[in-house]
Amino acid sequence: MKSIAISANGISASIGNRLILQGIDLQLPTGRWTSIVGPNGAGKSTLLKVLAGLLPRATVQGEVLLLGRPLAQIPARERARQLAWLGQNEGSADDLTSYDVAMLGRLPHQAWLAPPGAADHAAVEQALRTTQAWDWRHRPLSQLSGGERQRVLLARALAVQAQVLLMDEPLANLDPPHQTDWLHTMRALIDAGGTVVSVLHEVSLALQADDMVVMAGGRVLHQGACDAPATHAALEQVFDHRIHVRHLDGMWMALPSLQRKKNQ
Ligand SMILES: Nc1ncnc2c1ncn2[C@@H]1O[C@H](COP(=O)(O)OP(=O)(O)OP(=O)(O)O)[C@@H](O)[C@H]1O
Repeated sequence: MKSIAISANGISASIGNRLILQGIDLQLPTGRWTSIVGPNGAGKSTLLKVLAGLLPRATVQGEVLLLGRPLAQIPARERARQLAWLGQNEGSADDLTSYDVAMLGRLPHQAWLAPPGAADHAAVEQALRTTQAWDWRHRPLSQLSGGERQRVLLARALAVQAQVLLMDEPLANLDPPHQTDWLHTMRALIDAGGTVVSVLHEVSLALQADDMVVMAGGRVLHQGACDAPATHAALEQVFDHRIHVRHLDGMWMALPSLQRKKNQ
């Protein structure tokens, strides 16, 4: 039987008096990479926040289980060791050096007010080297370009060495070579037994995951393998047939549909 990293049962979520997510049931298996896609405003980021336990409890109905335990009952430090998070447009302490920002990912592993130990320094170095941010480890975050900054924040998430990694738009500002590096990093995490869930707008890159969740209007329309015809049909449908999924060079890719709409 597949073990489940995250299970979401009967999730609904509201912000103010607006219902943003409704009737969501999801089982995300361990050791796999799931990408969440859908049009703007579909509820992808909100769902990811619910899975990470980041929305106020009063706004969410239903239950999320992390590695078989109710998320809400896992003590915060333990949860932070098991689940790493990279948010969209994340603020961080801009005055800190890149090294110190990545070290924030080790906080859940450190005793209260204790200095970082050898394992913490090793994890930070490995993470910064993985995202090729090691060379600017002494520079403050505020002096980095958007893509450089994103690679430091990704290193912070990797430094946690959590079993489950949730990422919202991790490729924001990354140039193509670093997007490719990111794909390899995700594959290495999966090969080592980790679980990755990422919200992605780049549909072709999202198709390189193992599984895909397709959302629209605050609901999950489809969950399936990235190489399954039913997943490709759901993708084309949710994007109003403005993209086509094609097999090119051994990969599934989403190409823009350049035919004009009939009444244009
Ligand atoms: N703080 C908020 N207050 C009111 N409405 C919100 C708030 N945050 C999100 N929403 C609304 O909830 C809906 C879902 O937003 P969400 O950010 O989850 O969508 P998304 O699929 O991630 O979108 P995008 O692809 O544009 O990033 C949107 O209609 C958005 O306007």
